[in-house]
Amino acid sequence: HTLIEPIYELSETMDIRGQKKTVVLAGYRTVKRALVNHAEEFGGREVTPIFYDCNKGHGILFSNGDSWKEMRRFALTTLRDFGMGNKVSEGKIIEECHYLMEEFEQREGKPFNNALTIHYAASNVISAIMFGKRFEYKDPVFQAMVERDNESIRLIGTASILIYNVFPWLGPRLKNWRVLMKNVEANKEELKRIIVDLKETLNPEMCRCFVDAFLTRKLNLEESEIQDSHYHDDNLIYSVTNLFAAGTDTTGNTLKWGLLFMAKYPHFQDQVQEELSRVVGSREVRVEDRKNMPYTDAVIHETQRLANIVPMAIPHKTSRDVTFQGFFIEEGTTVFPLLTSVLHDESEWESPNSFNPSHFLDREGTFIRRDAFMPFSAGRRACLGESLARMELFLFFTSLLQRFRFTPPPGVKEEELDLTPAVGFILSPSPHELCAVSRQ
Ligand code: HEM
Repeated sequence: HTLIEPIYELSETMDIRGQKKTVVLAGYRTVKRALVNHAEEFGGREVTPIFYDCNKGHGILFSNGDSWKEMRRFALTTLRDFGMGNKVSEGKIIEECHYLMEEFEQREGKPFNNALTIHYAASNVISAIMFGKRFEYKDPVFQAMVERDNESIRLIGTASILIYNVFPWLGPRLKNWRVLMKNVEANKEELKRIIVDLKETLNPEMCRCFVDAFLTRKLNLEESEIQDSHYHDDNLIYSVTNLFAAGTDTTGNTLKWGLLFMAKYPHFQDQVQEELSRVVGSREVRVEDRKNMPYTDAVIHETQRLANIVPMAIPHKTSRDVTFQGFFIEEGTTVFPLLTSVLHDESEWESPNSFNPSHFLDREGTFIRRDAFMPFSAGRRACLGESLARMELFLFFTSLLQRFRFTPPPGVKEEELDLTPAVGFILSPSPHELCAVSRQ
């Protein structure tokens, strides 16, 4: 009520029918045709007012043009150099699994909310690549950073911020906007401190992490007196904030959904644990085990499909005029590729709204890829952390299930576990408690 009233008053002087033309892409075929077959035309990013406030047009997620192209290319190659998708990140993730399991072990099978611990673990994997170090889960500065990111991502999906995107002059009047701006500034300051420390000990001959590689590239360009390079402080700070946020909440929430599904559907958990015992036994799980674990792989894919954590992707924008499926769409039109409509497309999935790992298995139990599996989106703007995220999900999920049995708290029945997502820009499970009962 308090929110609606002032808007109504203020809007009397302006046209409130909506100022921006928007196209919503729905269903697997349409989304794929647009993002893949017309990758260039549908590959711009719509930088809504809130995303502009948080990034000022820099970084990777909410930028366009040559700066975006250069930052995306640099991030992809540098993340790969520092381990994304290879043995180096496998080692870092396995190390983090141990810390995560230790934390769960300390709960001695009693009910607890695993959300923050899981986010710390996911955050440490990307931190190791970005800064060359992990943080202690009890480190208050690290805790505050992760919690601020969590809160910001939730706030971006709230009604008042969505309204702010239409009426940006409301900004400072909205509490959620003020909290968001405070969080963004605080995290920027924290990351700047980390970057200053790395700068002081930088050895361009021996880069330790993403930040070192960026600083070295910047130095080299300055020495060659190249003007107007995209390697400036703003692009560094916003690329780092983007990767830190994009790499934490997404993987963390998917893992939380996975454990919740296992507690709710114990017969699926039985089958994952049976496969783990048969293929891995009691030794450490490795990425190469995945090809021998089709059932577990299917369960992880099904978790991503049903959890559908980025339901509207991140808004796109047409980069030029395009005629698509008989419609003329002008350059600069906002485009929402509804990933939810792809992941739950009734013409693609046998049981779109229920947890069913068979979506990814053939009659013989062999893993099968499905084209409509698109949680990382597709085309020019597709997630650049996909290979890291997939490795994290497999190693964290299997290591946890090898060590623990996940159950509802005593007195709570499986069917009482609530799968209603908490609304936010990313869909996370509603706050809940589970028990992690040691199997050893
Ligand atoms: C389960 C985990 C993840 C999911 C489901 C996910 C999903 C997505 C989605 C749907 C997009 C938007 C694509 C579009 O606009 O069409 C995206 C973009 C992006 N993701 Fe991820 N992501 C995950 C993990 C990660 C990780 C671990 C990183 C960092 C290493 C990352 C970095 C990014 C970046 C930088 C973009 C922006 C790409 C651009 O605008 O060019 N993501 N992701």
